Amino acid sequence: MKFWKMNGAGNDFLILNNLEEHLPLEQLPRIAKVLCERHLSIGADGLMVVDAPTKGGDFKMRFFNSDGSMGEMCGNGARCICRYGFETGLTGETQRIETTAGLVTGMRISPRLYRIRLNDPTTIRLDCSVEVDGVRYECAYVELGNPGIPHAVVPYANLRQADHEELRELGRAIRWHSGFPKGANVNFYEITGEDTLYERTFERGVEDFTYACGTGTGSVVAVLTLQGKVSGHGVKVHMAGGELVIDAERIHSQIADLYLTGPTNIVCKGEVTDEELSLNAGE
Ligand SMILES: N[C@H](CCC[C@H](N)C(=O)O)C(=O)O
Repeated sequence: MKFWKMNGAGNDFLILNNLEEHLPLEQLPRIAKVLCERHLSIGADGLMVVDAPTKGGDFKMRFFNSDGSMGEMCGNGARCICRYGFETGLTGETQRIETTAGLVTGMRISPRLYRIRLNDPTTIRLDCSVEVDGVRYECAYVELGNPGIPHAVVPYANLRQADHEELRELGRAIRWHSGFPKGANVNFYEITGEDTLYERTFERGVEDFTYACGTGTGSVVAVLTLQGKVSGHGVKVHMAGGELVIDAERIHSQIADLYLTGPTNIVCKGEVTDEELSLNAGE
């Protein structure tokens, strides 16, 4: 089974092409869980599977988190798979990807820089709050697409200086909070300059921080644009794995367009030989 390993600003993925591998769909969650396990297998934040389009796009993208759960969309993953499409000849310099959350269009800016139009916000609740261990945290809640990928947007002062373990415990508590029936990716952010943010995202389905989160940065900038705290044009979001840029077009009290631009890296192309996969293959 051939695979590519890519990352977008350090958010890393395995890509399998089911147009060639013809893997049974019901096995994909287990394949994701086995292959995304760091140390025991290849290791990644998620698995993306290319498949035939059914709604006029170039191809379908199925996304699975490293715990095997299905994600409605993945922004950095979509940027990486757009490059996969261009480099393999599946697409041209623009791409139309059918994701669970809806159609995502992409564009090759340069050999390693890709820009996608994120799914439209279908839910934006600006004035939420969650209580964790007796402390109330203001936050916003966003879903991008339909079905929407859920994000909590949480302001956090002195984020760079935050104790990693404490932040992880808080991220985990908010991720599982009863106020979020679908769960939520938890995006802690701090405004560090004009149209410049620092962000750390505790991801649903990874159950830990990732080096970057594309739909997370889009959700944070959508909220801050509506709140008038950023312009929405060329907003730079610094994360552990690099910089992502978000453009959010505001029309009255709506976000009309949300674009994510950032780097990609084709780390390796290989053959999966993981012997764990062959065990209990029939289960
Ligand atoms: N963990 C997310 C999916 C990946 C999102 C993130 N990696 C991105 O770049 O958008 C979820 O299950 O909701």
